[in-house]
Order: sequence, then C-alpha cells, then structure tokens
Amino acid sequence: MSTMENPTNIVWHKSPVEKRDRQHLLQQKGCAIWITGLSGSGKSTVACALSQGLHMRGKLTYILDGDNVRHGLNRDLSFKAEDRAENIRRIAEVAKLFADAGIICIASLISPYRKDRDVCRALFPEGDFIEVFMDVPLHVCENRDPKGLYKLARAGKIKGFTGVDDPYEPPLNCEIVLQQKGSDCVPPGEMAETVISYLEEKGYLQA
Ligand SMILES: Nc1ncnc2c1ncn2[C@@H]1O[C@H](COP(=O)(O)OS(=O)(=O)O)[C@@H](OP(=O)(O)O)[C@H]1O
Ligand SMILES: Nc1ncnc2c1ncn2[C@@H]1O[C@H](COP(=O)(O)OP(=O)(O)O)[C@@H](O)[C@H]1O
Repeated sequence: MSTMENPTNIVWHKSPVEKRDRQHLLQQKGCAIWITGLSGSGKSTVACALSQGLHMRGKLTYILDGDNVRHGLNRDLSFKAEDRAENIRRIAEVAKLFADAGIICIASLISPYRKDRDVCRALFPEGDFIEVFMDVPLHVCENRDPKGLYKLARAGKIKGFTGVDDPYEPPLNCEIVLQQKGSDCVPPGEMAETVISYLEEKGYLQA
C-alpha cells in the first residue's frame, strides 16, 4: 500500500538541529515572501532586487520563480486552474522547507486565485507568510509585454492567459502592496527597500 493511501503510517522524524538553531547560525528568521501579480507586473524584477538587497546585508535568500520552477519540478503542469493550484501548492511546500532551513525564501509567481494563496498562507506559522501584491494595472503590464505573450493572447494564440481570458484575484488583505505612483514607475530597488523595511520592523533580519 502506498503512503498516499495510508498516510497514518508515517511518523515525523525529529532532527537534533532545529529551525531556531539554523536561524541563530544565520542571524535571521526563515520566512516566505510571496510575490503575486499579473504577468509583466515586475514580480521577478523585484524578487531579484530584494534578493540582492538582502544578500548585501549578509542575509541568505533563495528565489523560487514560477517560470523557472516550471522548467523542472513543475514541468508537468499546465495553466488550467487545477494545475495552477498544484503549481502554487508545490512552490509553497518548497518555500516552507526553505523557511524551515532558516532561509528568506522569495516566491515569485502569478498565483492568481485568492483561495490558493490562502491555502499557502495556512502552511506557515503566523507572520511567516508575507504576501506582496504587485499592484500594476493590466494596461501597464500589457504595454511592457517583454515576452510578447499578451500579444499572442490577444491574437487568440494563447488560451487562458491571466488578465486576458483568465482571472486574477487581487489580495484583499496582504502584508505589502507595491504600486506605481501615478503614471511613474517606482524603481525596483525602491520597492525592494519597502519589503526590507517591513522585514526589519518585524524582526526577520535577526535571530
Ligand atoms: N496562460 C498563461 N497565463 C499566465 N502566464 C502564462 C500563461 N502561459 C504562459 N505563461 C507564462 O508563465 C508564467 C507564469 O507562471 P506562474 O507559475 O507564475 O503562473 S501561476 O502562478 O501558476 O498562475 C508567466 O511569467 P511571468 O510573466 O513572469 O508572470 C508567463 O510568462
Ligand atoms: N518597477 C519597474 N519599473 C519599470 N519597469 C519595470 C519595473 N519592474 C519591472 N519592469 C519591467 O517590466 C517587465 C516585466 O518585469 P518582470 O519582472 O519580468 O515581471 P513578471 O515577473 O511579473 O512577469 C520587464 O521588462 C521589466 O524590465
């Protein structure tokens, strides 16, 4: 019988080195920074700026980018709703392992459904799931279109593209909103600093 059929036969094995020991070694607290938003909203850019900013402060980070993880672990998943949910679930479970390792894990993926993001949040201890919403209007993302995907979606060559013919549900109550100031784009480094200030204030940059 597989463990899937009978999960009750699995017993948690405790390690002598625990999360708090690893956090002490690293002088930081493990957590997940979950960056959600439309394609082209700047998720990957801000994830990189944040990773760089924290690295320069001597903090250990790791980025899980939806696009990248879909090249390996999640290469079997499509963009239909149930596959997106599974994509998000797996990335959240991996982020949970990284957070347990004491690492500041930056997950950057569209994660369009509120319900799926809430399922991820529930995997983490209170406060350790920090949801960051890239609040960038569709027309700005579509004008950027660095991969030409919006153009293909509008031409009907990609079906079920988020924001075009698939939904995006913005967070109602997330920890951080990163938005444009009027018609000007905020530099990614400035957005990263907003997240770093939050981490500092909440005590994540010390053990
Ligand atoms: N149908 C459809 N809808 C949305 N996006 C699509 C689609 N097909 C391909 N792409 C490209 O895949 C990237 C999104 O992958 P994610 O893993 O972040 O998506 S999701 O969280 O599972 O919704 C997304 O990358 P980003 O532009 O970095 O967001 C797109 O480049
Ligand atoms: N803050 C910003 N201001 C202006 N342009 C940006 C900003 N952030 C990202 N971009 C540009 O927008 C495009 C999409 O950014 P990207 O990080 O790939 O978005 P996503 O990961 O959400 O698809 C890229 O061409 C990038 O250079």
